[in-house]
Amino acid sequence: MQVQVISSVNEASSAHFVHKTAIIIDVLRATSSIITALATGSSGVVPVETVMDARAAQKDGDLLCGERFCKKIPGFDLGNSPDEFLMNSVKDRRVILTTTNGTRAIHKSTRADYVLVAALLNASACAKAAIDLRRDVVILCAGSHDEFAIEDGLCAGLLLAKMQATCTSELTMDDFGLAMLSLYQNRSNEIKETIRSGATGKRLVKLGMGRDIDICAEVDAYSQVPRLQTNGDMLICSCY
Ligand SMILES: O=C(O)[C@H](CS(=O)(=O)O)OP(=O)(O)O
Repeated sequence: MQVQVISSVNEASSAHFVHKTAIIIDVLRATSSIITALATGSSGVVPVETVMDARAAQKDGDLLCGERFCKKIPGFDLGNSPDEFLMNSVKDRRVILTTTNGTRAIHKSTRADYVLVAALLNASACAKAAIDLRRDVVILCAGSHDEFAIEDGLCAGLLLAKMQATCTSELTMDDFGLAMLSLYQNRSNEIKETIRSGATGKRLVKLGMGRDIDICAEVDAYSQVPRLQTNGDMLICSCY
């Protein structure tokens, strides 16, 4: 099995994903929010790229969620915060989500045979799901504003470590994957500190959202692995 790791959304083209399993990572915070919403009972998360798309997708009972500049979009029900998804019940509600990087990354990967949503929160379960799907894997680190984000690299390294431990055939990775595996191996005892030292971590702390970092830094809090499906002309992340 071959694994390629892509450092940010801008570096990815749809051709990267053909015949592959895509794993999308946006630890701060989109994929952590999607996993939290589904683990706490949301009936599905619809990732959309723009505020206009979000409003157009909303049906009765849906929650409109998302951020711009890390803050809740005016008029929306919730932001892009796993803390908010824990504090406000999303049970049996569909979540329409638009974020700066994560939902864009998901849309970029739709040519893959399978698209899985990963964060530190579900790393072991996601690594196992990817192995079970028996395709070569492309891990897309969403990053922030078209640049690499250290928390996504850390999570990619953790996924690689778990995949290496589970895969019964030979697992090969590209050089960026090797670098992310080393990053994780060096920082596995300082995950929270490493995330807080990154640009998005600093931004969230400055905005008073440090609790989100603590929540997103939990490794293997959930066993749910959101998978992207097409529903008519709409994409939806759900667990099954
Ligand atoms: O809401 C977030 O944490 C980020 C904001 S930023 O663009 O990285 O500042 O968006 P996300 O799409 O979850 O990376």
